[in-house]
Amino acid sequence: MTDNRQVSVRGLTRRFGTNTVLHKLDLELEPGSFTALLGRSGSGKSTLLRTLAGLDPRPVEARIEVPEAVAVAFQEPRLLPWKRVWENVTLGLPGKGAPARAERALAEVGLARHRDAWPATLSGGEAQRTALARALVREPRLLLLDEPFAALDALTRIRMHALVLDLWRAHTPTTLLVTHDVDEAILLADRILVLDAGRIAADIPVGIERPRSHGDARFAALRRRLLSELGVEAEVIREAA
Ligand SMILES: Nc1ncnc2c1ncn2[C@@H]1O[C@H](COP(=O)(O)OP(=O)(O)OP(=O)(O)O)[C@@H](O)[C@H]1O
Repeated sequence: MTDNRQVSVRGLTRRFGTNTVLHKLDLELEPGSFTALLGRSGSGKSTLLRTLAGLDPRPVEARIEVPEAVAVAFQEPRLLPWKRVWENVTLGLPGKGAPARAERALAEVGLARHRDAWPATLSGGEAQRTALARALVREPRLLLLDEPFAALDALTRIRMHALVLDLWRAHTPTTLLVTHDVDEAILLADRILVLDAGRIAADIPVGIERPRSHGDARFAALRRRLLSELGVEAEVIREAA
């Protein structure tokens, strides 16, 4: 039986001029799984995510299967500044149940009290939580996160990690997180992919029970492995430790 959260990509090639960014890429995501996508700058992470989101054209020769209900959150919250939080979350939302869903989503991200606030008055974390509520309210079966925590301060980022894990557990969308942050990938994901030379160069199960701790020897070992997959030399790893 097929699950409506299944993601399957076969033979995805994406070129910009002479720059082949994705080359015959294959990818399967288990329904309801949480996967992190790492890769050097320019390796094509956002390109892959945008293609899955349907924001970029899908090459005809590729076979791409994604759920119908897809939501994306980006590094910047991309709220409409002339609309209040409530309108930003409900914008374009069809159906009678929409207001109730929006109430629920705002409560879930802890923003029920901010429903009438203007985006300009929100902190970075609140704006990003609004963007998460906007994603949630669409009841996505695939949730695509493109570095949604990168612009946040360290404490807010920790809170957002916990929130995203809670939301993922509660709603179980298939989730793909693009990140530069190896620790973030290990903290959150069940599976970590490394994109290199247009393909999935490494596919690593995390296999550490949650909640995960940086102090865990398995965490440190996985971090070393991922940094080496990303081409960071051993000396740099020692210096950073
Ligand atoms: N619309 C575009 N036109 C031309 N080149 C593009 C376009 N979008 C992306 N590229 C190129 O494709 C390559 C991959 O870009 P992409 O943004 O997917 O990488 P990334 O892995 O997400 O990078 P980063 O980690 O720096 O965000 C880059 O070389 C980029 O310059």
